[in-house]
Amino acid sequence: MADQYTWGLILGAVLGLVAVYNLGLLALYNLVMRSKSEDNGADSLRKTPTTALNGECPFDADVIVVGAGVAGAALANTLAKDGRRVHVIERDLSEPDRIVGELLQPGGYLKLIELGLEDCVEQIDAQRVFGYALFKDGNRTQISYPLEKFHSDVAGRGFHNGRFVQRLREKAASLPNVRLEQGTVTSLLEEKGTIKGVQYKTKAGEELTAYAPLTIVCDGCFSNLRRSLCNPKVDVPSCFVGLVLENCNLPFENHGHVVLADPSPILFYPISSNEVRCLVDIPGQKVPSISNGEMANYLKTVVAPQIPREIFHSFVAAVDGGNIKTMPNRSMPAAPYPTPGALLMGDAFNMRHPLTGGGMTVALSDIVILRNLLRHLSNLNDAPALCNYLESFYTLRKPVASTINTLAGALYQVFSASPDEARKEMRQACFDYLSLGGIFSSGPVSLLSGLNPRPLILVFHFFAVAIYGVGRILLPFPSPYRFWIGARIITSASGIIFPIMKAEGLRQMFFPATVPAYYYQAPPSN
Ligand SMILES: Cc1cc2nc3c(=O)[nH]c(=O)nc-3n(C[C@H](O)[C@H](O)[C@H](O)COP(=O)(O)OP(=O)(O)OC[C@H]3O[C@@H](n4cnc5c(N)ncnc54)[C@H](O)[C@@H]3O)c2cc1C
Repeated sequence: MADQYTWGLILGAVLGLVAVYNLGLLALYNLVMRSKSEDNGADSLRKTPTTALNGECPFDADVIVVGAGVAGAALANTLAKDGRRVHVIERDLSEPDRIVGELLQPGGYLKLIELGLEDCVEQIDAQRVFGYALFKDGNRTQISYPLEKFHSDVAGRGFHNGRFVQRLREKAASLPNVRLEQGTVTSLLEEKGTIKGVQYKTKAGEELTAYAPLTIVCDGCFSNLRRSLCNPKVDVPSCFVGLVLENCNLPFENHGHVVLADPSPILFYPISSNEVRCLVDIPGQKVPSISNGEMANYLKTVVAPQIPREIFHSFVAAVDGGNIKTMPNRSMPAAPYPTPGALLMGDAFNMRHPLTGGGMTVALSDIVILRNLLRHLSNLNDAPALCNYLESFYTLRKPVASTINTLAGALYQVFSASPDEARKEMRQACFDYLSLGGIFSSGPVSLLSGLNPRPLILVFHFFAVAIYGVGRILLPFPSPYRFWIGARIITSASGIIFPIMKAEGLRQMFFPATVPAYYYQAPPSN
């Protein structure tokens, strides 16, 4: 009986979705038209030069890469392997110790394989991750990544970010055509609207300039250099508080754990054979003070009672250990000013809420797209052709990057607690929908994992969850109040997802082939 009931709901959900989809297409058409007119207006935002330079530019390298984090170091490897001379300038070459970029989704691992960098997750005690476990109000459900059709090696990886970054850097530095130098880039050198290189300060304090036909800025989420290359609209919806739990067994081995807590989600995942990363989300930009003990008190009194009982003691021990770090969670849609001679990559270019651990996957996917484009262009001094390729890159990356970005923003809102009845229902519907298994869990998790990040599949599952939530409310005894809540679930779902997709750029996300830059791929040069 229970099964028939569930399937009845699902059938209703699918039929409802077809109707919603038709309406959605109409709405999309209007929004696409609006985003088109916004695209046309982007030129007026172009900024004035950062630094004027007179005379000829002697080119030291084919490409300058600013920053050797995940994006910069992977990019340097990739371009150098294609024969480019790459000059990487990194502010601090010592091993980073951060709470970011510690779970690489399987889709990101596939990109590492495409780039020939999969060995960089070896010898760092990285842990395989096969899916997620979700916890809500004492209930739990397991969601596996759909990995059946991939090689047995393909899975997520949890690791220390610094160890992974050092492996990428070492690998890049071992290539004869890479020059990896410690230094801080202070400005971009511009001449007649074209970026010709960078000005930087070496470790010894010397001010130097470096020139190349292409400068790729990968200076991360706090980027100082992005301002002249894009229109940065940074939002900080929340902060993560990071702890490390030692020698603790997670309830679901080799899985990420997401607790749908109040006020917002708590994450756990393995980062080595004896360490588990815990990230506690705190909405807003202010967190309790660590120094005066407010943070420890908050973690023990508000957070600890909500976490799975199996890891309660390890969590409290980690709080008592005192190694607590915080980091703002930023999101920023990509809004580049196409600039000859320069490109942004990684978090400098585009950010999303880290709830879904999508940042490294987007960065690696972008690198694959750029590498494939630039392979057609042997001479980077061919400025018009290079410019066309860079504009193509902005369009070609959109379907994958925007799907991962939109999912992260939408899921963060759905997974956070809310006093609003419709939002509460949506949150419960999401948990129950994912618990159904089959396509209802594999579809959404294939988006999240980067294994199949497609915009239409995202919209389909998002509204299927909403319609499932409406069905749960209306059956078996609909009432006017329940109809009202049902309607509010749909409007609330639309209110969550459409603004994020609009900011991502609906036209490039859903119809990239209608954007002229999609076809800007100059014929191969000699
Ligand atoms: C709390 C949190 C948790 C996250 N968790 C995950 C996760 O689990 N999985 C995931 O995929 N993503 C995660 N992310 C996102 C992920 O960390 C980023 O997408 C990824 O690190 C971006 O790499 P990047 O190379 O662009 O930036 P970074 O890794 O930050 O590298 C930037 C580099 O540039 C250098 N630099 C900066 N300025 C200069 C300068 N002026 N000159 C020279 N060098 C400079 C820095 O020293 C640094 O090495 C998380 C983000 C946050 C905030």
